[in-house]
Amino acid sequence: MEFDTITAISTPMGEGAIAIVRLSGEEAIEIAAKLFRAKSNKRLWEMTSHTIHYGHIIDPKTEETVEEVMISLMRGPNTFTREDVVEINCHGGIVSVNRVLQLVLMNGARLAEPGEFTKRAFLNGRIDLSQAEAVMDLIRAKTDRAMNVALGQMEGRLSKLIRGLRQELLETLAHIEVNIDYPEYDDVEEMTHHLLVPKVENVKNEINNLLQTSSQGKILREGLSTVIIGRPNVGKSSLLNSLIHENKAIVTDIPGTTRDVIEEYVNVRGVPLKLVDTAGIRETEDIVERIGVEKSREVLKSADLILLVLNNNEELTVEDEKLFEAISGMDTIIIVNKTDLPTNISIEKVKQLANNQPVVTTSLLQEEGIDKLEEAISSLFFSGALEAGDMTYVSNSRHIALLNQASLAINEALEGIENHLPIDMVQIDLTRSWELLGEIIGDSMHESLINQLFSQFCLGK
Ligand SMILES: Nc1nc2c(c(=O)[nH]1)N(C=O)[C@@H](CNc1ccc(C(=O)N[C@@H](CCC(=O)O)C(=O)O)cc1)CN2
Ligand SMILES: Nc1nc2c(ncn2[C@@H]2O[C@H](COP(=O)(O)OP(=O)(O)OP(=O)(O)O)[C@@H](O)[C@H]2O)c(=O)[nH]1
Ligand SMILES: [Mg+2]
Repeated sequence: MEFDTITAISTPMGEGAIAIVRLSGEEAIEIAAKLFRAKSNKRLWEMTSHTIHYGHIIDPKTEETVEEVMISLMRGPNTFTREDVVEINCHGGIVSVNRVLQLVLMNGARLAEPGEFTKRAFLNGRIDLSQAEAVMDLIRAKTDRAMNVALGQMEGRLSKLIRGLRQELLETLAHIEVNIDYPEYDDVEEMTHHLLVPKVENVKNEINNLLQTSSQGKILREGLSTVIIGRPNVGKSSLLNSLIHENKAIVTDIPGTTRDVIEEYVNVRGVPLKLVDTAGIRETEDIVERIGVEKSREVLKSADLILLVLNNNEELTVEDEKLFEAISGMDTIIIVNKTDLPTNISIEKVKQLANNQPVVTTSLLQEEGIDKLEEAISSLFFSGALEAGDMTYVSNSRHIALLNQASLAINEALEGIENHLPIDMVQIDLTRSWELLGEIIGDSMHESLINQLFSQFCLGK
């Protein structure tokens, strides 16, 4: 049955003050009532909606008291799922909450699949698909900004934009369909040009604007892949340790200390970084070190940001210049480290090689310059001086793929108009674009796809 009563533990497994067993569905109140003895002696179904009650869970078979609880009663449709919802607040602890769950299962509820509560909120029309996906992003958010983006999407900010675009496409399609007679135009072709092209181009531009936010959105969710590179012994591992405020990577004065690639997540002024420390890149005979160097070259390819470390105490070498070459075209911050030692590097030359990318000087040993570096990282990322309020980042790869496809269909429509193709060809492309946008918010979606999406959620959500 599609809308049978489901249940799950909705709080994390482990010891805590309180744990919640949630029920949703037609029989939620009836099932909970079989197990609950309220202090007031009132039965659950007699109670007012959206109230909470103290009492005990009693095993109906043995009449034994199983738990001391508080029960929240929420009648549909004003609930998370739009169905009747009951939440049993147990003592936190794996045994107690599982006992209550078992009783609920034995008395007529079915264990929910991961994401099934949210899926019901979607199927019952309280939220659309992009809002449901945002619920998941919210739980996984690693920074305040990522959380704000998810909240915006959950409140329907992206949905609203998508609906607006679909509406415009629909109106354009209606124009074509009705084929209204415009006396100011001599023929149909002239009319389509003057009326359709601006409208379709407007939709195209708005889709492209949304797509432009996608790289930032994705970074907010997944972290900016940041790779620290440089010759051996310049202070790469020291840099990682400074940024994460922890002595995670081994630091010694022996060149070639770091052999493997080390990864750490860190939040620099709201920018989540996935920091990667690498083996110093140099020609080497040592097999182990050489494998490390090979790996360093590999991670370079997938980096969003490079932190190139140089040694202030030494002149630039051919190897340094090779590194500059290897990263040309990538977002880079150059760090001239060991400023506590005498300067032997030519800063002029560094600035020239840097080619307008920021250069920061540090003494990691004396903990100097880290502020400037953090500043450089955040200003690189938030260069558009973004306000937290108006962020409509598209960060979900499913959404990005659909927007790209919709954009292609729109381009085809425009080309069709340009090349004087029959108007029904243009109609097909516009309709396709309208459908693709619909998939973002979950209109016109296959059931199997919906199931697959929700199965990626947490149990109990
Ligand atoms: N105990 C508890 N806390 C929780 C949740 C929950 O399910 N249970 N939530 C789960 O994620 C989040 C809150 N999200 C919610 C979203 C919508 C509704 C809801 O009932 N919406 C109704 C309006 C209710 C009213 O008007 O009072 C609606 O939109 O119709 C409830 C919770 C976070 N905290
Ligand atoms: N004087 C001075 N020494 C530093 C500074 N930063 C790092 N060092 C020292 O330089 C040496 C190498 O530092 P690491 O961080 O291990 O260098 P690395 O680039 O990771 O080296 P490999 O892993 O071998 O490639 C250590 O002895 C550090 O203490 C600095 O700002 N000033
Ligand atoms: Mg190292």
